[in-house]
Amino acid sequence: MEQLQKEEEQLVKNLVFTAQWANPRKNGDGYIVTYLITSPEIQVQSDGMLGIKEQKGIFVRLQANERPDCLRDETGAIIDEPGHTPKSWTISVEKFVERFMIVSRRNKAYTKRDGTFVPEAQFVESWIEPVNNNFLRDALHVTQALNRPAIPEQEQVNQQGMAESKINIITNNNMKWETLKEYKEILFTFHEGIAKISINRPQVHNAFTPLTVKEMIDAMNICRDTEEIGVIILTGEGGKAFCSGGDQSVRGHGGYVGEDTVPRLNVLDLQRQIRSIPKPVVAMVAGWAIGGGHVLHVVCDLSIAAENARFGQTGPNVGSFDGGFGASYLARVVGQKKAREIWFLCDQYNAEEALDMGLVNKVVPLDKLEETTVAWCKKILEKSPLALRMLKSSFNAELDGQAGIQELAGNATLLYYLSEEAKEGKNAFLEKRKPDFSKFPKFP
Ligand SMILES: CC(C)(COP(=O)(O)OP(=O)(O)OC[C@H]1O[C@@H](n2cnc3c(N)ncnc32)[C@H](O)[C@@H]1OP(=O)(O)O)[C@@H](O)C(=O)NCCC(=O)NCCSC(=O)c1cc(O)c2ccccc2c1O
Repeated sequence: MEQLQKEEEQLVKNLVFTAQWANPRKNGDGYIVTYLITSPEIQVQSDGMLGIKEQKGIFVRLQANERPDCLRDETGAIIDEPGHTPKSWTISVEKFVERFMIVSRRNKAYTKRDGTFVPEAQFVESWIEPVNNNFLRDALHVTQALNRPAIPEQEQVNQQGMAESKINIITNNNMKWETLKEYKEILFTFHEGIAKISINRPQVHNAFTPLTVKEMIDAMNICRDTEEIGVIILTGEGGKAFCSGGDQSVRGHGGYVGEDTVPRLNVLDLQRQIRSIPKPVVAMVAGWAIGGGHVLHVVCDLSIAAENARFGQTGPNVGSFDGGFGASYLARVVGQKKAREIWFLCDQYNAEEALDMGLVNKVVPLDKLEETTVAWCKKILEKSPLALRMLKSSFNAELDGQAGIQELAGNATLLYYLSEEAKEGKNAFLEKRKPDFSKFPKFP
């Protein structure tokens, strides 16, 4: 075992790799196999269609496989396809790197300590996924190995002041958050079924630019498509602000302006996405939640606030207003009179006041904020995902007009598609016959 570990470490050091998250339903295919090292060659083992036989190793996937339901060896011959019997073959490390990309599951296969990569002991266990779990297949896209630096160059300092490789793990309050994808203005991490999207511009109290919002939208799309993510936390880095709204320094003529010079109000797209994503979104608010940042927490399903949280709208002070969810949904949450007070006076409210008016669900000390939020998320994760999905769209339907009804109805269609009755319709069409719906009950 020790020898194997040493060889793995050596191999990982030699191999040049990096990993990044993408939406593989759009662009990812390939297969996950495990390998055992028989240095200087690698024995690749596959047992057909994602079945993982070996309990140790690194997952690899074939890049640019033109036939996504098969796995090929370095000569291009098919070595694994549906129904195929288990097989193993040996290739050189060199060929292996050329042909495959190393996948560290959610970027977590190895942790860098004292300059070397150390396999995560606990992680090995969790590599063993049920065959029908699409997560590994669907959630990882790994960049071409050879073109990347051997060791990720960017380093990140966690709250304990320890430098860690960004590509691996960020530790907050002893909780390990795995980086899912690297962005410029947000952090996107994962911990036991929970994704965390965190605005990372603490120098401006996490004010957002068009790029911040674009990145958040991208991360939300990944959250939507990734089966293993059940709840999403929205927050801001630094402990002093959740978000202070649109970055006034990039506010231009008709919107907020990014590198492409196009003025945008794309936070409105993000608001709709938070409402319509069929998974609970929890705002974790420390410090300022102001202006467009306040609206962001308002549109989240739940808000948990630290004692240092401060809430308010500033629009009429700075020449702006949000008459969409920022007004109408706020009024549904705190009542018409209070919502008008918030907007007309632009006062700031502390966490207790926010709790009293039903603007947040809970207030906790700052050092308990993440722990409490994660505990709430874990409770939610124990619940039926379909029931949660239906409930979220039902809450929305009442308020969101035709768009809300569309969301709820879409879920009804999803459920219907799962039924034998709906499948009979599809099958009859494909089999060019008349559908026989007579066997299905006509409920009273
Ligand atoms: C949040 C504050 C009350 C905090 O005050 P405090 O005194 O604690 O901190 P500072 O003011 O010194 O801030 C530190 C530092 O951060 C910079 N900063 C803070 N907020 C922003 C911001 N929003 N944009 C740019 N920079 C910001 C600040 O300048 C300081 O930097 P230094 O370099 O000077 O040190 C207070 O900061 C505050 O009031 N902030 C502004 C809040 C605000 O008005 N936000 C914008 C509201 S409008 C909006 O968000 C909005 C956006 C949209 O995209 C919309 C789209 C569609 C409809 C409506 C929209 C909308 O209303």
